[in-house]
Amino acid sequence: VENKVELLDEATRFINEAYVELGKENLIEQRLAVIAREIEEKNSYEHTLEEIEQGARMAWRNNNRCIGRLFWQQLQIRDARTVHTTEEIKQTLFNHIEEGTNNGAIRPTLTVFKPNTVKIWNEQLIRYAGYIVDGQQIGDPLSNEITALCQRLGWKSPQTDFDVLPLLFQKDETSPMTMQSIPSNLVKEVEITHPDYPKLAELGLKWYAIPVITNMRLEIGGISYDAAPFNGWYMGTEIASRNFVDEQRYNKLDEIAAAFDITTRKNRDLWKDRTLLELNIALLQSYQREKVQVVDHHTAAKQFGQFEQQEKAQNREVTGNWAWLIPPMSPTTTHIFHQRYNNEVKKPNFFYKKSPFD
Ligand code: HEM
Ligand SMILES: N/C(=N/c1cccc(CO[C@@H]2CCNC2)c1)c1cccs1
Repeated sequence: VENKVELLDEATRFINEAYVELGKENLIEQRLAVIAREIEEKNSYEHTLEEIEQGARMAWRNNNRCIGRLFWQQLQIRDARTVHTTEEIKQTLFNHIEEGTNNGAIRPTLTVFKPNTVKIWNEQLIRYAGYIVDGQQIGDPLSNEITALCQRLGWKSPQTDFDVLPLLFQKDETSPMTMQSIPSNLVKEVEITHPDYPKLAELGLKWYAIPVITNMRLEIGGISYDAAPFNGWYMGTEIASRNFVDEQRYNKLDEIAAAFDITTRKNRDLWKDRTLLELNIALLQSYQREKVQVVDHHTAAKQFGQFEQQEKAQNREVTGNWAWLIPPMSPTTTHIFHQRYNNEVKKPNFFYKKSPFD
């Protein structure tokens, strides 16, 4: 936010809405008086933990692109606003991975650091490296830039398709970089196999259990938490219909088709569709085999429908981004495809940050 007036306006909107939902409308006036004084004095104000918990849950509930919002009230918040040393930051991030993974029974979790302190350069806490070796892409192309930086900082790796990147962060904007490998026992991964096609296992495909987003900022009542890593669990299509097969990602559709003995000659054989179908089945079954939480896109769409009903009962309009909410596989078999959504952006919410590389 630009100025004191705007900040107080954002704070007022947030406190009014949050305190009504918390059943504390009688405390609004007094709380706003305190916040107004703080803003007058310090050009900012500090949230209570309860305000951050409610604010982060509202931000998830408000995000138009998220199909998983039914569980917004169960988001676990970890308060890391007093965490400042690189050692504490490292431990806090490791603990987030451990507590979020929970041996596969994934718990939606968000860790909040003090504004204008920690700067995380990773896009997700767990992500595979990307390299171009002899003109050939290895690993995840989205990681090529951060991988090169890690290598410049001395990172050594076996240069496989699935090397987990180290954490790369600064304790604040002016501090030196800390690069720290994640203990492998904290990184739960799933080998992707198909019960009917043993050749798939020979491709050696695997993916990590928990997506922890670190390249978005959490805005609550005019305050921006630039370091607020959050995780949920995956919807199977994210990995099997995008990460493994997009040309700008692992680009493995042809190899995977061959593993399923599917010939790739004629479009109208729909070989791509059959390959994606079997790969999505393999993904879901592999995660279930390892007891790692994952949701199929049909169940996810039904849960989103329940979320819509729940919100209607609370007299809140569900906003959404249709193009993002429809799953990339069989979208027309979900109610979402046949409905329209208001894409208005409500706050609190999550927003993209400018990349640290820009
Ligand atoms: C609990 C299980 C969850 C599932 C299955 C889920 C599913 C998804 C999916 C499939 C997307 C689209 C991602 C893409 O296409 O790249 C998405 C977007 C998003 N989700 Fe959820 N989500 C879950 C939990 C959460 C949680 C806990 C938060 C934050 C507290 C969250 C915040 C978001 C945000 C901010 C986006 C938009 C990302 C962007 O704009 O790039 N989600 N979610
Ligand atoms: N399942 C998930 N999927 C995503 C949610 C948000 C962002 C992303 C990654 O988005 C990238 C940018 C656009 N597509 C890939 C994936 C979750 C991650 C953290 C909580 S739930």
